[in-house]
Amino acid sequence: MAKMLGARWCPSALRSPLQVISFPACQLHVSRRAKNADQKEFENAVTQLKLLKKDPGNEMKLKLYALYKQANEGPCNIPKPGVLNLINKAKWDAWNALGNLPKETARQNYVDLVTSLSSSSASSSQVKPGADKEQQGSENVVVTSEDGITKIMLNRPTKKNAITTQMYQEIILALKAASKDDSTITVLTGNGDYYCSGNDLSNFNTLPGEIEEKVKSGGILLRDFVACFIDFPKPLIAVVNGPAVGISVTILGLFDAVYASDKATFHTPFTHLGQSPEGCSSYTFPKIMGLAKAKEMLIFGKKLTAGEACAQGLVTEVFPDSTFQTEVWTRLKAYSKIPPNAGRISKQIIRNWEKEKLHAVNAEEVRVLQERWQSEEFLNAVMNFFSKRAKL
Ligand SMILES: CCCC/C=C/CC(=O)SCCNC(=O)CCNC(=O)[C@H](O)C(C)(C)COP(=O)(O)OP(=O)(O)OC[C@H]1O[C@@H](n2cnc3c(N)ncnc32)[C@H](O)[C@@H]1OP(=O)(O)O
Repeated sequence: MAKMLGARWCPSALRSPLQVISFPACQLHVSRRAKNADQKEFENAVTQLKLLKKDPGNEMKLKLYALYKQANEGPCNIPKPGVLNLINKAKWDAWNALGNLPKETARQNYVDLVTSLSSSSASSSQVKPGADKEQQGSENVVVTSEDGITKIMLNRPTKKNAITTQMYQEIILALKAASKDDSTITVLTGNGDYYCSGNDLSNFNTLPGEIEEKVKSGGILLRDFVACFIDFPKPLIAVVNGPAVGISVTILGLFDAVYASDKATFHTPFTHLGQSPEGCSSYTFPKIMGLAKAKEMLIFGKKLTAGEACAQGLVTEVFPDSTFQTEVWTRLKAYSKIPPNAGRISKQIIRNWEKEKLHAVNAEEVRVLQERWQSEEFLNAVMNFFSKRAKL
């Protein structure tokens, strides 16, 4: 890692920048200029922040950093760092975006933000009565099973259903449970205006350890997640209720039917993110839509409308958004009446011809991605995404 980034990087930047965006709270000497009442609240907030159980994520850290600096020093008063100085540039952008926000307001906003983080961290750490580790799903992955259909719904609409590391694990658990329950078919869909905006780009921040360890565990998580879709024994249907990005698109090649609203779009911006194809799409997409169309999506990041995705074979059928849910669920209820064993066996005989190949493709895609995750192209792309997000 050090070799690849060259000597110009300071040691702290040799880890993923997502990890080293921090704020000088631990060396904090709250400004003598702060009024007593505010100063006490402000100091308490800084202490509270250090006690947070859950990492608030990159974009929140940038917001907190900016408010902390504004509260103590006023408008951004340091020169803009160079483009390659990724960490400090993202922090400078966040602080500078506050403009002339008064110190008192910044201080109050800081206290409010920390208070909200502390209360949400406290509630999420409470063990819900009757919860146990085998319970499927969570607030972000809602699993229901009725009428012979097990539905797995991505339920993080404020973040366009971006998939966190925990959600990957919950989807794996939900699929494993669905493969054994008494349902005939399984459905994956999204809640809100998006189907899914793909991998949560702050995931590397939540994976434990240094960059090498993060890359290793990220690769294992991705490989196991995709393997679940390769091995899933029952008919698996995607109900694409809105735009789909990244991994939520690439794994569609492993589904048995894909029904889309005409509001849905299909986007695989891998090269723009310094990444490479995953979800077995480097094999399934050329097979489904032909080499040229597959390369347009996977190399050049061409975004498809639902109609285009259907014409290229990625989507089975498109429905008007106004009648989408009614029409699709009527059809799925009819499908769920097929004899379950015949449905399962028919799905498996089709999948088994390629299962070994698909696992080999998955392993190679993960190997390549693990190299990409350590590249400057990837780090720059993710920092760029969050520094844009940091605009308050
Ligand atoms: C370990 C396994 C790795 C598996 C690897 C998989 C590869 C991939 O999946 S690559 C694709 C990754 N996804 C993206 O690059 C999409 C990033 N998001 C966007 O480009 C836009 O958010 C999007 C076009 C989806 C929607 O744009 P808008 O309609 O303008 O909404 P906002 O951008 O304001 O989004 C609302 C809110 O959600 C947050 N968000 C959305 N997508 C993601 C994401 N993928 N990761 C993290 N956060 C995401 C966005 O930051 C906004 O948050 P707030 O600013 O806090 O409101």
